[in-house]
Formats: sequence, structure tokens, C-alpha cells
Amino acid sequence: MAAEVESLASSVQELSMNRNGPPSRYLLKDGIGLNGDSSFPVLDIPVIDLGLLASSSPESEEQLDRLRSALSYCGYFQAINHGVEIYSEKQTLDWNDRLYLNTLPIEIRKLEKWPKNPEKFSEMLCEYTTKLQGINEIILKGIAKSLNLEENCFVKQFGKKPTTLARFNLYPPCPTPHLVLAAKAHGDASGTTFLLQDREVEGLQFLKDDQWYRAPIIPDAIVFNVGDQLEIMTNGIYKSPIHRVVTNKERERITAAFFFAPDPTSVVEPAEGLIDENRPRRYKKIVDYTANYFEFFQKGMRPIDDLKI
Ligand SMILES: O=C(O)CCC(=O)C(=O)O
Ligand SMILES: [Fe+2]
Repeated sequence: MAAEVESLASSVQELSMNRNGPPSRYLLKDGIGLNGDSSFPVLDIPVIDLGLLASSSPESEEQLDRLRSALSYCGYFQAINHGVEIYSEKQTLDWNDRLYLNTLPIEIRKLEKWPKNPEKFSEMLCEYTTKLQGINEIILKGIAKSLNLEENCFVKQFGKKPTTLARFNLYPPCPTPHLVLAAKAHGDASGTTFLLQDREVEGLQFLKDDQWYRAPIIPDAIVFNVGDQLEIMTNGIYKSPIHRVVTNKERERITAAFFFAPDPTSVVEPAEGLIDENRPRRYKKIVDYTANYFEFFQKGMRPIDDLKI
């Protein structure tokens, strides 16, 4: 027991040095039903050219069609040509160490607590957030247009002070990948999520029609996915996909996720233009969706299910 309590206080990186494998609090009861990551088929993940999407060229329409069909089909895509330079108690625990940093709004940044090494970390993170913020706006407008809505309708729902949370995920190698998940299945509480995948090590999987699929690595692409709050805003037309991360026996994996969410004081609800007699309102209004997210998550539930009408 003492050893177990002690092990919970360690970082996963430290635990990964132990040859006996992860402590019991990391072990899934039934494993995840695989003998290695490669037993899942590779996902045919749509690719969208953001440069073209934002342009006024004729190709922008084609990208808009792709966006519409990607989001109707699955709720995620890989964004290319985005113009952002990529730098280089009871619950079963996830095999990862995480660093969370609020990057927007600017006044909630705690710069003094951000890592000092590498030296340019804070500068790069601020710059990166600003660039993604621009891309987020392009995508939100594209999504509105893809649903024949006024282009600012989702940007407006994000409110005056939308938030951005950066989460850095370190997934050390795990000696028993069939028993441990690096991140359990979840939908993101965000409005929108941008993920910089590890350049070499796969691990992310999406659930589609009751089957798990591996998300392939496309160098320099950013994985975008719809979060729960955008599912609400689109009245369920675009769904927040369930995803998880599997562990890897040999290799460490590092990713960075950026969660863009509406101002916690803004009302989030299905856009008026997406409600009619054929498609009634499917979700109740909500303010500060993320506030109860982890409470629900720990009970194996999703707050979005509680909002369904
Ligand atoms: O690291 C990954 O591949 C995905 C991480 C993720 O889903 C999350 O942080 O919400
Ligand atoms: Fe996620």
C-alpha cells in the first residue's frame, strides 16, 4: 500500500523505469483488447487545405465542401497549409504526464510559472496561440458557411473572452500496452481542439461506428476535432468524436493539444438557423460547460449527454 501511494506521487516518466510494469491503478480491468497498436485499421482521416479554405479562389469552395463532408462524416480532419510553423482514487489512471497552461485570455496567463527551459518557450507558446487563434476563427467561419449560416455565428458564441488551454502530453513507454491506456476514451470539452501529434510515434485513435481507428501521422499537419461545445452549437449536426490514446512499449510520445472554448460567461446553445420542425433543438443552453466536465468524466459520463433534449 505504502509503495502504491508512493508510486501515485511519482511522475509516469519515473514509473516507466520500473521493469515490473505500471502500478495497479493504471491497469484497465479488461485490457483494451489488442496485442499492439497495429492491430487497428488506419483511419482515412480527411485532409483540408486551410490556405485554400481561407482564400477567395475558386478552390475555396472545394475545400468548403470537404470541410462539410469531413465534419458531417466524422468530426475531425487534418489541417494542412495552415501557415503555422511547427516547433520542433478509484479511477484507472492514464499513462501520461501533463502540463496545462492557460494561454487565453491574456490576463489569466501565469507567465511566471511557465517553463523557463527552453528559453524561448513562453514566447513561442504565445506566438503559437495567436496563430492558432486566427486559424480557429477561419475554421469557425468555414463551419458556419458549411451549414449555410451567417459566417460569424459561432465566433459570436465564443463570446468576448474565449479561452485557450494548452496541454502538453508526455507518454512514456509502457511495458504492458495491452493493459494501460495513455488517455482513456473521451470527447473534448472544448469548442474546438487542435492537436500537434508526435512526429514519429502514433497513439491517437478515433472511435467510428463502434470501431477504433488509428490516426496516422501526416508531417506538419494539425489534427482538428470538434469539441462538445461545437456539437451543441451545431445542434448535433457535427459531432464531437470519441478518441483515446494507446501506449507504446518501446517509444515515448509527446503531443500538444490546444483547446479553444467559449467565454465561460457566454451562453452556448444550438444556432437558431439549425433548428426547425424537421430538426428540433437537441440540446439545452449551457454556461461554462467545462466547469462540471471532470466530475462527469470520473463517473464515466459526458456532460453533453445530460444536456440532450
Ligand atoms: O495526445 C493525443 O494524441 C491526444 C490527446 C487528447 O486527446 C487530449 O489531450 O484531449
Ligand atoms: Fe482529447
